[in-house]
Amino acid sequence: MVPPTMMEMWTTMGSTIASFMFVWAIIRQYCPYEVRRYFEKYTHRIMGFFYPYIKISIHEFTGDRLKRSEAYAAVEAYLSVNSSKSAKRLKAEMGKDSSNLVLSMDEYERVTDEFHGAKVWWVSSKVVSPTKSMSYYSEQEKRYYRLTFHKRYREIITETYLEHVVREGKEIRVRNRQRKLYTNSPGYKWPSYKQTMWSHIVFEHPATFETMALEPEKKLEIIEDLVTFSKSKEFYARIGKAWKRGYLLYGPPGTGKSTMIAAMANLLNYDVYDLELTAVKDNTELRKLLIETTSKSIIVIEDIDCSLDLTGERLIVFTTNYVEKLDPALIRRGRMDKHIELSYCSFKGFKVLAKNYLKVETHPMFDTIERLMNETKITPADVAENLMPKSSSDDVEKCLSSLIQALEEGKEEEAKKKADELKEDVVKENAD
Ligand SMILES: Nc1ncnc2c1ncn2[C@@H]1O[C@H](COP(=O)(O)OP(=O)(O)OP(=O)(O)O)[C@@H](O)[C@H]1O
Ligand SMILES: [Mg+2]
Repeated sequence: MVPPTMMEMWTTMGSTIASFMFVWAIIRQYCPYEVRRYFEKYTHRIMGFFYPYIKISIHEFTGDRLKRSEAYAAVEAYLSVNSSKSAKRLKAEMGKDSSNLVLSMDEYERVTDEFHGAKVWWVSSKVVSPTKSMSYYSEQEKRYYRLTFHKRYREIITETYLEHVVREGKEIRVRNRQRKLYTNSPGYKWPSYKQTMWSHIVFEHPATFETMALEPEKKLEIIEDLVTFSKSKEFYARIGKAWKRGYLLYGPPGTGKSTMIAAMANLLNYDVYDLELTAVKDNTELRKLLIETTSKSIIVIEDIDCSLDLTGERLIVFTTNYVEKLDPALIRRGRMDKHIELSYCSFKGFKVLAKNYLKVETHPMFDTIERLMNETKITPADVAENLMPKSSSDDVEKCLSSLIQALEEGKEEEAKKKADELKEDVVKENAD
């Protein structure tokens, strides 16, 4: 079923309405007000009977015209996904971040959607109106989407469907947006017209939890923690706490702290703010920087000698190599809610890396590697470095041998260190 257009209506009922209009014109001219009211009421009813559809328009710009309507953007995103399957004429435009083409319905294209049995029609359209500005005369296009549905679905459409469209549209926008890596790079003098204190580049880091060398249980626990946080807007509001969560990642160099931050950002679709504290002049500047961070972001601080006040959907991740040197007041829960230790590579961790780097899940050389890994410590960074082919002739055996060699060297070095320490102790004891 397609809603009749004005044109179709006129052809099928043209004469009826024409007669009606004629009668109405006479009534308007000769009848007293009360009678006119009476007729007016019935005219609407009769029109409603012939054309029982409701239309809702969502305009691109509203109010002061400067800001694009959020509802329009959400509908656009919703329809870009739902209409590209059914619409025949689509328009492709560069996305806002000019990285990929975004498809949307072309002007005057009509698509249908169905929601709990209610059928609706969306049309993308525009009105061109002349505008007069101070210095020139131009034409302005006002784009809008129009939703049409049968009046018997009024309730479900206005109360549930529209909310569903906006919610899905917003989610699609979040998923599609290109994420950014912000830095408050030191030494850069901001031009006075520039309002923001952060500079940014596109955030493109391939790290995921899947590719991280980490105990599977630990991985799951962290993922669950992150996902719970990102879905807890209502919970935080109820308990009256700012919607933020502090993580402390600690461990020796090369154990994956920075990699994990990238994996977190990729998992939650957040932006990353890399806060370089040494570049911050004073508290006022720090506050200003933090106020300028957007929601859905991770703020990363490598030097953690400060406490921060923030609200909104943010993760704050602190990293350190020396957790034992930190002031306990600084790392108490509330400031840093979750402490995650990243440590030397386990055999399970090695297997993840072997799968990523060499595409092998088992190999006869794994036994030797497992034994050596139990005897000596190696960081995931060192494992990764050894598994990386150094020339085109390097095959799986070559890479695994290189790792075995590194493990054996590490083992020897540790043994030597221990022997030296022992010797020192003996010398000291003798001196006492
Ligand atoms: N757990 C891990 N899983 C997978 N790759 C890892 C892991 N840890 C380290 N790597 C590899 O080693 C490199 C260095 O790791 P990363 O920069 O994350 O270490 P870090 O803990 O941040 O070190 P630092 O304390 O020096 O900042 C990464 O680019 C990655 O390739
Ligand atoms: Mg790091």
